[in-house]
Amino acid sequence: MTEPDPTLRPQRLPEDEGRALRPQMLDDFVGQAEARANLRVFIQSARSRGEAMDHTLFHGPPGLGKTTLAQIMARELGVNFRMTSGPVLAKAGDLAAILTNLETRDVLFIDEIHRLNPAVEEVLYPAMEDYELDLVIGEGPAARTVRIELQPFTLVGATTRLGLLTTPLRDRFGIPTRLQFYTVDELNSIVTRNAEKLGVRAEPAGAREIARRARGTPRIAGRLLRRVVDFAVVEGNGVVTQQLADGALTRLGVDGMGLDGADRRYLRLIAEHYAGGPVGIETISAALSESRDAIEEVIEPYLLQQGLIQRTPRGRMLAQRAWDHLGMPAPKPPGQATLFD
Ligand SMILES: Nc1ncnc2c1ncn2[C@@H]1O[C@H](COP(=O)(O)OP(=O)(O)OP(=O)(O)O)[C@@H](O)[C@H]1O
Ligand SMILES: [Mg+2]
Repeated sequence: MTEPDPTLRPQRLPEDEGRALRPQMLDDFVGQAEARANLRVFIQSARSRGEAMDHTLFHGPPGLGKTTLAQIMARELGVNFRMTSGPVLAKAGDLAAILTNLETRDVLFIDEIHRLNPAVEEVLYPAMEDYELDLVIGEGPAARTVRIELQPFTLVGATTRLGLLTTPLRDRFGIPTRLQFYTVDELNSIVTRNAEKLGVRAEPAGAREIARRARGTPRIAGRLLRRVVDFAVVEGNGVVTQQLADGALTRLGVDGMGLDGADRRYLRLIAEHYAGGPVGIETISAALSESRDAIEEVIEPYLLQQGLIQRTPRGRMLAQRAWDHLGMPAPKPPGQATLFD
């Protein structure tokens, strides 16, 4: 069994860093129309009142633009952007140091906020609510608490796992925002724009082929474009045509629906070994040697959104569309066989 190609997965990779393709302002940001329209209002209101914008939580699968939107918020608000992440903040003091250094109305971005250590999370509650920090100084009977006033600030949290956030933390975000998978049209305009920024010629049908097969995810669209351009340069005349994109993507293991090897392994496992399910997530995880987290965060959201699988109380089940996609007949449900079978 070949390992799925990591460049086809939506998770972050070092090659994504330092690319100047990130949209800088809300107007350059394609898609997420509802979230964008709401953010525009909240940003404008905070600006005109001269107040810190309310704390905002972005949640959704990897690569849909959570970090990008957080950076855009700071830019649109005209404040500094400070960035850290849940796993990096080991001690309460680490967070306290960052909070006390914020300037008025700054945006503090905490990525993977579901992975905050509980002791650090405790510090966050009064900071978010009252812009206050309660620090314990000293130990044992001599310990005392000092209260430190903070500048008003905006916390922007991002998570791929909303379900793992504690309720008190979740409740302290005034603006919870779910990011959705992108439509083919939206990805098409992202691919077209990225091609322009990279100085690459992409025919409309070529850009569209990449958009159709980008798994609803701008990060994947960006990567597929770069890979297709490699093929276009080496095996074509540098122009991204539909034929070239199709050939390159097929060779990369991305099928007509944009599913990659890991997605198909998941579907085939349920089809071939569990007659279409239902089958429990732990069983799937063991059989695929993929962590439960990776399956729930990365593989399943897109398959669910595409109507390929269903989540039931007894486990995951293939939908008719998955059987069609795999080119396999769906087994007849028991009890529905007719006399003439
Ligand atoms: N709406 C968009 N328009 C154009 N490009 C986008 C858009 N959203 C995201 N991108 C691009 O996709 C890539 C991934 O975006 P980003 O890093 O913001 O995702 P994320 O949701 O923070 O992912 P993760 O959960 O892995 O942190 C970036 O290179 C970014 O430039
Ligand atoms: Mg991010």
